[in-house]
Amino acid sequence: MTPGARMQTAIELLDRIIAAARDQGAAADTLIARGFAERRYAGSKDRRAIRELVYDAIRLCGERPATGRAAMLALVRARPDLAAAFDGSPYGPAAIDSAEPVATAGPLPGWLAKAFARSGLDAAEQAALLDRAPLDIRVNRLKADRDALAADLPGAEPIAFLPDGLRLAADTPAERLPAFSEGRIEVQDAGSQWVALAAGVAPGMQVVDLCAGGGGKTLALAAAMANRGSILACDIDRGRLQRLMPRAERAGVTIAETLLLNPGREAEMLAPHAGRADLVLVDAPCSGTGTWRRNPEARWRLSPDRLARVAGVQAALLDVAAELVRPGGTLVHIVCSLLDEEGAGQAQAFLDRHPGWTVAAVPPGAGSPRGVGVRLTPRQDSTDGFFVAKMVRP
Ligand SMILES: C[S@@+](CC[C@H](N)C(=O)[O-])C[C@H]1O[C@@H](n2cnc3c(N)ncnc32)[C@H](O)[C@@H]1O
Repeated sequence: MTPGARMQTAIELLDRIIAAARDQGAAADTLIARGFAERRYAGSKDRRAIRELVYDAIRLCGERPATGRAAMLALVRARPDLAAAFDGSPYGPAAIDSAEPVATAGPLPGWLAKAFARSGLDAAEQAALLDRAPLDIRVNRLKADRDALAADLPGAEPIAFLPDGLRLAADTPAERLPAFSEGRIEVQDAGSQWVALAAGVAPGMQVVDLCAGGGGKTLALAAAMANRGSILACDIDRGRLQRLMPRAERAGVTIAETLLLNPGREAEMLAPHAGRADLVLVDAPCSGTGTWRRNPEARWRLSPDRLARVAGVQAALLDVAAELVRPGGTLVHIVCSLLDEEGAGQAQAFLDRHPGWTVAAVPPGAGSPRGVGVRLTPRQDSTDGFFVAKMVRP
């Protein structure tokens, strides 16, 4: 493909990504993969170049741009060498007109920059949210040993605060390694591994993973429990939950079972489990501000209303979870967000609503204290951003 054709493709993909962000549609990665499937003529070098253009434009524009072309023109302002691709050729974009609209560059929409500042995150922390994420894996201790595995993976580095974590070279095709198909490794960000570990499960416990999704944390908990005890993995999303059991099988996890919940009927459906769990994990749906390194277009999806809605769901889920915890048992609140509205503020609000509940310490190792819990940030911890707090039932 010519530079012009690559640029035009990037602009068309950006148009779809912008529309999907506005309408809560598919993620950028999915849309890019679909776009390439429609353009079989694009070779691997073309795809890499187009992908880079798209993500560079997404990272550059904090506010959702009006069009892909406006976003790309903002990128041209930052990198004038790209202007030559606007060549007006049959497959390329029209020549640049100096009067046409250009998207605003800047890391974040203004309202979010203020929300981060209120949550104690300065400009450097905010900028680090858009860094490129490293590739981390969790070695499944039910089937493998980290040191032995590291010796087989060139460039693999142990992650200091994780007993089972390895950081791989960013271009490692982790999911194509035999160790992946054999269930000896899972691709999992170091922060995600750490908050699962910080939950403090032990073999033999009865655990409820209330927002289990595809089971990333469920599998980590099961490994930490030496596959002894039980984990009830719940979610309202059938598609996600259906991915859990095949993963559990691959990982040799036998203690997990799934329960598909109906939204609004969670408490009723979980009533048979009330007051019995040693530990309930609420890895709550959230704004995902901590994962922007992987999907930077997510900041185009967020609005003050949406943030308020998701915080309301978190509060409701914590209340549902509280009923499941046995006296003396633990409720763990996790969000992959850095905003206090979802993290420290949410945990404190739970304690205010539930007199008698106390706070349990999150073990040291990573993150910094934030309110009643601990927060990990991309800048300080080189992980996705997370908040975790542990509350104990009287
Ligand atoms: C952060 S994701 C969970 C990720 C998962 N624990 C993991 O480690 O891979 C949040 C999950 O909450 C689920 N969810 C949203 N509303 C829910 C509800 N009312 N009850 C249970 N799960 C819910 C979503 O479907 C989503 O899978």
